Amino acid sequence: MPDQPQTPTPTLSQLFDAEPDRLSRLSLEAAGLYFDLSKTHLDHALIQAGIERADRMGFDTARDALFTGDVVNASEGRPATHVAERGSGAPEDVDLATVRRQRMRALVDAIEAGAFGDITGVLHIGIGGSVLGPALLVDALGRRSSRLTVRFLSNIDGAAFDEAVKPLDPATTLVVVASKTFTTQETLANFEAARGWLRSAGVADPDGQVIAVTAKPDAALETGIDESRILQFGEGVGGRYSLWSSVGVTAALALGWDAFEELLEGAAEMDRHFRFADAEANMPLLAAFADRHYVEDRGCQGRGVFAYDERLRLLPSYLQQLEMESNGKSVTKEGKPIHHPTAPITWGGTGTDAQHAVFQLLHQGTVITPVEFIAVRDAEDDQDPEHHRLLLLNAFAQGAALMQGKASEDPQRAYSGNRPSSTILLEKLDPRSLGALIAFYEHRTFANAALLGINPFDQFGVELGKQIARQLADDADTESLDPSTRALIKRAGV
Ligand SMILES: O=P(O)(O)OC[C@H]1O[C@H](O)[C@H](O)[C@@H](O)[C@@H]1O
Repeated sequence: MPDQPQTPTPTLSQLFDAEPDRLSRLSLEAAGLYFDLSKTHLDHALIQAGIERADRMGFDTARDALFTGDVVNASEGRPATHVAERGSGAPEDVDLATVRRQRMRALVDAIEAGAFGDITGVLHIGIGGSVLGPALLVDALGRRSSRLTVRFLSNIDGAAFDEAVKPLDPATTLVVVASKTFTTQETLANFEAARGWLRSAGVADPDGQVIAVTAKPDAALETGIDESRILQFGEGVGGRYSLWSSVGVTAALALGWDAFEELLEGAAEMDRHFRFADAEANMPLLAAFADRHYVEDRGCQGRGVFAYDERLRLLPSYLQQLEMESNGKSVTKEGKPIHHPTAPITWGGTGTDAQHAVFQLLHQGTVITPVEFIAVRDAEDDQDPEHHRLLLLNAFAQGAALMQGKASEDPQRAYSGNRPSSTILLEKLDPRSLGALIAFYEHRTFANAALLGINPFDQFGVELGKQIARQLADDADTESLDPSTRALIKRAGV
């Protein structure tokens, strides 16, 4: 039989020509965010295919289960209750989260009222999900308003400790130790180092300046922290979904309680959008359709996220954990192998800096990477408006250039174009819009997981390396190891 002639896939420019309503259909607004997906290859057919796939994969049921507190994390036999932290979950989960938040508020109020003396700084110790969220919040929103000097400490490297404590005065620093499990090696080692730092500075009662945030209060108690200074959060709140819980206490201290509440309200608004908007206009779901298309149909194994706003410079690293730890899996939630790619590598940086470093590959490289620009319409009042105008124009110019390309007789100077991007524009960067933005990414991750049939709430992949490191730290027996690793250990003398 002769080969059927293949219909060429339309380019982005051709899609705009063919679909007069393209921009209006693919530029969505919700919870203070404008999300323009029109420069992706999503078209009617792909959206319909996505909706059919969502039906086939039981997306509606999975989404209901998330919001009604059913078990969505089957491998660990529990619900995912981060949505309840912002009032969107099952009533009993919301009630429990509210009680815990009231306790947290009482502690924040007490600290502000001087119950811990004159506090001028916070040393927040935690790693992974116990630090990336609070660091993003404080960096994004606390630049002008933070009343405290806040430092985040995660790495076990002593150099990180030295740098973190440098601007802090031990006598007036509150130490927040955040760890869901309260067993994490780095966090416990840094906690011990912080105690030593307080002690050697002559602080009479070092533990009196410590707050623990954990899902395992007994483990925190065992380290000697008083019950009155332990803030508990639920087992159902995954680390990378935990900034809404008491893990956010550092942000609440730095930004003020009202700001923390507004953050939760912004996230709740995005929860409502994700839960109730039709599929064709559902931001996280449409974004997931585009993600699946690029990863599975076009072989794009990466997604570049570029914040065209210095205040959002930590967003790419926050999203790396959220997306790669959630969906970087190769089996379904039933344990069946998945025979196509799952999560792309999330990477990125800050615009305009990244334009002068990595955009060459985005415009002319052989690897096509969908790009996401995140920008904020309004600058801060005291920012130079002309700088801000140039910043935004640069972001938009990059998206246009990626799509339109430029022909040239000189191949070195030719741009193929037809390279996809999406743009998220916030009206302004405030707690509410940042809450909505982060919740948007959570739900996009969840929607991808549902379309793939995987459980986004466990992370067994991180265990093996930790186990081997722990084993080596306890017992120098290297016999079971490969020759390369043995040689490295010997050479480093560790
Ligand atoms: O909060 P902790 O229990 O200390 O865990 C901190 C982090 O470490 C683990 O290795 C996981 O990869 C992360 O998901 C988690 O957020």
